[in-house]
Amino acid sequence: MIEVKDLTFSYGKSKQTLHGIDFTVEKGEIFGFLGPNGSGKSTTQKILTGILKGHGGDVGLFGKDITKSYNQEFYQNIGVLFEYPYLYANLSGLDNLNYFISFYPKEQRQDIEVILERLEFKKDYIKKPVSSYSKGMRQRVSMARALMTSPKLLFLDEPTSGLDPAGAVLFRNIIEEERKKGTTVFLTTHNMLDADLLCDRVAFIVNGSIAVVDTPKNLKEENSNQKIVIDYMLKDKREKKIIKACELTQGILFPHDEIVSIHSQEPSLEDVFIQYTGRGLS
Ligand SMILES: Nc1ncnc2c1ncn2[C@@H]1O[C@H](COP(=O)(O)OP(=O)(O)OP(=O)(O)O)[C@@H](O)[C@H]1O
Repeated sequence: MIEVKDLTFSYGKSKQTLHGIDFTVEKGEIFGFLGPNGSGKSTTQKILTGILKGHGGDVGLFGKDITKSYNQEFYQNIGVLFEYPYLYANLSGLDNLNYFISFYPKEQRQDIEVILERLEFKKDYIKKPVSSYSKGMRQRVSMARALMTSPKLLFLDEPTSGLDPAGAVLFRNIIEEERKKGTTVFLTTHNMLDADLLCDRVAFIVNGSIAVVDTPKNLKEENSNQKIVIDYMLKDKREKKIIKACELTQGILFPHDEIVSIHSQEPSLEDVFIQYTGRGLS
């Protein structure tokens, strides 16, 4: 669905932002693109969506070179949720969406009110100006904009940003439903929980280069220190011991009255990211 080979990009002569990155995204996959601020995530997404022109290397979307596919059909096949919602503040959410959908053929247009309902948008605000909306409400309108034409490929830049925990769960469920329909999702995020729960594979990008591409599960397993944490009671006191996973086959040999819990000391995806890049995500 997406093939990127030796992608380079510079803003002006002196500042090279992307240093020859390679990755592919399969049809129906949720692919996470993760990196700290300024690492080149938005630049890459802007190139893939045809907003930024003048890259080096090869970018193929839907099996075609992107520089030869900037046409109406290309834009009809993609849906984009931008990091900063581009909405007309004086218009209502409904009017914004009616305006954006008017650029698409009638047979592709979905029922906007049904999509807003799926996104649990507060009905009484639907005709009020966007300027009166909370961050979460704007994010719902932006997501509706990305979904309302049933795109084959969805670009989501920080989809759960500004949402409360229930809103984030709702958005994750909707992204999962899109995958079940066969939609491919390119997810740009800082949010490690979103990446871990949703993505089939993730790429870590740092300073315009890709550090690694793999499944979240493989990344965590390969970077696991194979340790087991045992919580136990001894003489009415709660204690904790960390042992090597292989030692568990010999049984629990240290003194204890009762075992409270045994669990593996798995690194989080953020721990793995720091191991690869030496940096956190913000
Ligand atoms: N319009 C621009 N002109 C010049 N430099 C830019 C421009 N946009 C981005 N950059 C620079 O390119 C680099 C990559 O920026 P980009 O926005 O792609 O990073 P990002 O990973 O999306 O960051 P964030 O997580 O903050 O959104 C940064 O050093 C940034 O300052």
